[in-house]
Amino acid sequence: MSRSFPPVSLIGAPTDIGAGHRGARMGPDALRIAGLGEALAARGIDVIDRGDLSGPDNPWLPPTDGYRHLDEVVAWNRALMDAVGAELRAGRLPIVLGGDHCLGVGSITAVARHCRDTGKKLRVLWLDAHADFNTSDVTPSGNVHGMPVACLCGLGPDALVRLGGSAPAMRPDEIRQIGIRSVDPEEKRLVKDYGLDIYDMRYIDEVGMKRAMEEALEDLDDDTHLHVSFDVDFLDPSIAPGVGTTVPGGPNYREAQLVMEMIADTGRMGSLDIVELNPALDNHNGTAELAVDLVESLFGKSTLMRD
Ligand SMILES: NC(=[NH2+])NCCC[C@H](N)C(=O)O
Ligand SMILES: [Mn+2]
Ligand SMILES: [Mn+2]
Repeated sequence: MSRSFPPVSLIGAPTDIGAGHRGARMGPDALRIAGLGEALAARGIDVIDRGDLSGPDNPWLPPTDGYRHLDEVVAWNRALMDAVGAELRAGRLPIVLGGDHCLGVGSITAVARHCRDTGKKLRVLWLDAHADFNTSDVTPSGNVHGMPVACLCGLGPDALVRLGGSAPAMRPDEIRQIGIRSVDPEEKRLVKDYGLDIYDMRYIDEVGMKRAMEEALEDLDDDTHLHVSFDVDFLDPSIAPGVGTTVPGGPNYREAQLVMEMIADTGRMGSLDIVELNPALDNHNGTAELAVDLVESLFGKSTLMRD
């Protein structure tokens, strides 16, 4: 089942501006060192590395009005939104090398706008241990990497909610979350109010990853743009220690491979974010290497029996 992919552009966003631990800013280089570009090129994909975006430094201040570093978060996301939008308009598939998950706001705002402009349907697949649906009122940390999904759905500071001009960037029914196992108490209420479609680990334990993914990928059309937001802490920490906010009880290696292979089989992936990789907490770049291995599967690498 070999499939052809559009040309790919790598966009580095070296920042930990929305995170609580230092180090995610080194994610882009760790992914490059683990051979991401070469691995995709070896699959016959046209790959250009656009290098790294630049943005403000992380001042590591405590929260003000419920947010840490909101202005800096906005600046990074604006730069990323522009870069992702330019690649999509050029007919290329952007891969964002994060950076922490606050970057989901800029990336997905650009993707959603592109879908509106081209008459495509949007489906976001959010692979994560966390729902990332906090607001300034309920966040336990003030870290904006715990808020991007809420911002995209219209809940959050104006500067992020209206990053792309109109709001909300996305409707709650356009996203499916897989692998969730850590939701803060007040965040739970918000997630229920907004009706988010969450395939949490309890559900995956009960029905299995295959069925959960079949449901999450249900009714994709030929004109659906599938955006994959891959927070590396989605994976069980025993195989992926190099992240700032580990939560035990995540998908194992085989389950994660199946997720990627099933996404590849849809043939609909049009953009990808790889976020929250923290090389300062990693073991010999092993988590970056695992991420590259999984991304190869996302781009159609399969076992001998199915190629
Ligand atoms: N993208 C992430 N790793 N998010 C972790 C969020 C953790 C916690 N729920 C918070 O809001 O602070
Ligand atoms: Mn996340
Ligand atoms: Mn997470």
